[in-house]
Amino acid sequence: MLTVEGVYKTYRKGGMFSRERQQILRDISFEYKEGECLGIIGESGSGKSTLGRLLLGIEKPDRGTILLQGESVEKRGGRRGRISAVFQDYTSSINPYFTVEQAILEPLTLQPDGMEAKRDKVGRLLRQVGLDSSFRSKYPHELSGGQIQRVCIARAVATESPCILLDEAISSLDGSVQMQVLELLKELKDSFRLGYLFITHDIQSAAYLCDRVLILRSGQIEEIVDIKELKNVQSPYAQKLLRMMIT
Ligand SMILES: Nc1ncnc2c1ncn2[C@@H]1O[C@H](COP(=O)(O)OP(=O)(O)OP(=O)(O)O)[C@@H](O)[C@H]1O
Repeated sequence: MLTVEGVYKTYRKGGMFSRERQQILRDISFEYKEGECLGIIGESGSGKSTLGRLLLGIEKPDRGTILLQGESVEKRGGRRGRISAVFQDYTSSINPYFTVEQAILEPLTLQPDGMEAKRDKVGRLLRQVGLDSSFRSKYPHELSGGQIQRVCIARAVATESPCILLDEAISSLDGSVQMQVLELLKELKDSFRLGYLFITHDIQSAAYLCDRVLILRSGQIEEIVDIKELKNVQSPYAQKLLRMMIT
């Protein structure tokens, strides 16, 4: 479904007028299959979020290609069929002046269904993320972090994208709420046959949700490993990183 080939990315170092560039990603190539959950892990600054933005088509690589169902991620028009996303900073992810219903309706604007069908869909999505219909008219400031993140997940599911990119999407939540949202993601994955690109610092949640993990080291792929083989990672760096993440 997603083919990443020879991707490089640099950023300007030290402000807009500087000529010096910092290499962030180097020669990134991997395949992502529909319905799969691929974890992207690595130390802080290893380039996980940068890779995420490139996969979403928000930014362009300097070199290399990223194809989603055979088409460049940058070219795909409209929201349908694209990778949708849930980010860590849920407080700025939804418009504070929108009710929960308006927030979930927003990505449905381009869909041809009538308003009644769309409102029914909002009701179904809310139930699926564990929120009852009383939440429809609430504003973000009336919700807890876990509830806002559920609304963000409902929005991402609403687009009917086959894949959702989650960039540290549960990291800001408290321990027990993290677990509830992880369980929700697992349920949605099964009922909608969704795939996830799951960017995280937390190896335990990656192990819970993912089929494979891609380990980034200073902008390069160190190893891609099946979750069942996680204990048998080959490179000394990956072994050390996993030990660090577990303790
Ligand atoms: N827009 C930008 N302009 C310049 N440098 C950037 C930009 N975005 C990220 N960087 C740099 O790219 C490197 C990788 O950042 P990135 O956020 O992708 O890493 P990460 O692995 O997601 O880190 P973390 O886990 O801390 O979020 C960092 O050195 C960062 O300072």
